[in-house]
Amino acid sequence: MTLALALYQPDIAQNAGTLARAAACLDVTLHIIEPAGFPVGDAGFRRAGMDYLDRAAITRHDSFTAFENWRAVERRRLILCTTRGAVAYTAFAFAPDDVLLLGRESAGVPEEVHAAADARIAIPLMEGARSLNVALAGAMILGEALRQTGGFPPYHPHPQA
Ligand SMILES: C[S@@+](CC[C@H](N)C(=O)[O-])C[C@H]1O[C@@H](n2cnc3c(N)ncnc32)[C@H](O)[C@@H]1O
Repeated sequence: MTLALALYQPDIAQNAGTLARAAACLDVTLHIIEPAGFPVGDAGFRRAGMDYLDRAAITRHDSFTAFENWRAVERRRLILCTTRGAVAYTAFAFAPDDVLLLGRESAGVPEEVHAAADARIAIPLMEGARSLNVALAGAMILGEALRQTGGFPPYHPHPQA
């Protein structure tokens, strides 16, 4: 089982497509919690995800309840990435099967989702800065989680590098 990224009701197709591409490249699964602000097959999603979408393991959940039902069966921790996190992501000990949940671009996640999380982690920002782009935040936190858990794919140097 690998790490997973989950997007709570994403608003912007290009951000979700960017994260789908990262998921495919880094061998993690991607979970989209509906309703999303764009349809399945959105052109912006496909442009950002490119042909990597064909290799991405993407699951759409009809609702947060459906997502939580899936997670209960899988018995995996829910790690909420939020500007209101209680701990810096670099100080958090990730497990190899954690689910890293990212909030909506417009509104983060509601209180019930905060309450359901096993941990809430933040990327520390300068005072006065509100938040990072969701795809960038996801990339930073996923990178640290993969580093800690030894989850990066094996490195194959390019023959001409
Ligand atoms: C544009 S932000 C959402 C801003 C929203 N107004 C809020 O209050 O949460 C979209 C998502 O990116 C992630 N994110 C952005 N900056 C972050 C940070 N500094 N630490 C952790 N997650 C962050 C979170 O998952 C957040 O829900």
